[in-house]
Amino acid sequence: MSLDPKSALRVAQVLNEALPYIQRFTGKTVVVKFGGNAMVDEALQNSFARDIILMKLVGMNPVVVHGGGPQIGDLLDKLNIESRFVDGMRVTDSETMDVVEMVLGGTVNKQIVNLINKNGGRAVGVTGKDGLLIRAKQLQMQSEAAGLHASEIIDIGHVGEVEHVDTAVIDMLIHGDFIPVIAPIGVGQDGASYNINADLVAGKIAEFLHAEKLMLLTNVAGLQDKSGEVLTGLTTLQVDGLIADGTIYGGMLPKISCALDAVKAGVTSAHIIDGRVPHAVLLEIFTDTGVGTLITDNDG
Ligand SMILES: Nc1ncnc2c1ncn2[C@@H]1O[C@H](COP(=O)(O)OP(=O)(O)O)[C@@H](O)[C@H]1O
Ligand SMILES: CC(=O)N[C@@H](CCC(=O)OP(=O)(O)O)C(=O)O
Repeated sequence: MSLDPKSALRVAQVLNEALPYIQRFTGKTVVVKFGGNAMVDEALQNSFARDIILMKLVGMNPVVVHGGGPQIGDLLDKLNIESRFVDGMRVTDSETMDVVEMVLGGTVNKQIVNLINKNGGRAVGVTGKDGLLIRAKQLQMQSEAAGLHASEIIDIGHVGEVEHVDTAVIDMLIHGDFIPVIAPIGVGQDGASYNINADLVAGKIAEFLHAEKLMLLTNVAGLQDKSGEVLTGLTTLQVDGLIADGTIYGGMLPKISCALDAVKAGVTSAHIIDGRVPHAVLLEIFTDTGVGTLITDNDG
């Protein structure tokens, strides 16, 4: 079947538009946080897997970090364990930690590995415990959520923050031509497991790898202002203001905070992208039309 001349020209234009991006990003590392609808809708899952494989084939180094909050919630429900969050972080007691490790490190990680492999890529799944990839310590959380004074620290259990990323494990996989798929579980000095927000893990991994881009897939069109308009481009200074006036709250807080940290630490750009759009990753990387919010460190 051949295309009519108009469609053929459009296809050629799209491929041609991709050329400078392929040239610019060959050899560069892109950390992609896979989450939201893209992770549960079958068509979107496959479009995501193919985008990642294409990136690899044109010489980029995609590194996938995944979430799985809803999947953890589903299993906790079945086990009659209540889910509680403080500022977007899951309160994680020992029982919950077992479920988190089972779901993220087991079910979800292997589903994504399988998804990429089934579409023709070669993925290897690890958690932050493998090869001591992610060293973590307990997150010291300050919150006003429970009516506490802002300076008070509250204990939300086995929730971690990243202390160090040993990039050797990731480098080894990249050089072996594999696509690393990482579950956001960290390990403490004593071998304890920590549940870490997947956005924060993606941000830290991007920092330690000196990545070109950090891409965070989510279920909204991007970062929105108070009237619901998507803010397409933002600098670090503007973001600080939006956090202070309450425009950014809940699950968007860790997303934005890690995007800010990443660009301040030298990652060229961070993108909050709409994972409900088929091929969102491809569109964001290879075309002039983005599908979300771009955060850069233009202030510094
Ligand atoms: N300014 C904002 N713009 C867009 N979404 C926001 C904003 N502030 C808070 N949110 C909330 O953050 C949510 C995204 O975070 P989360 O649900 O944790 O995403 P994910 O599961 O993809 O990691 C949105 O669904 C929205 O409810
Ligand atoms: C501490 C904390 O909240 N950890 C998250 C880890 C998974 C995650 O971040 O998944 P999403 O990206 O799908 O939300 C959790 O337990 O849900």
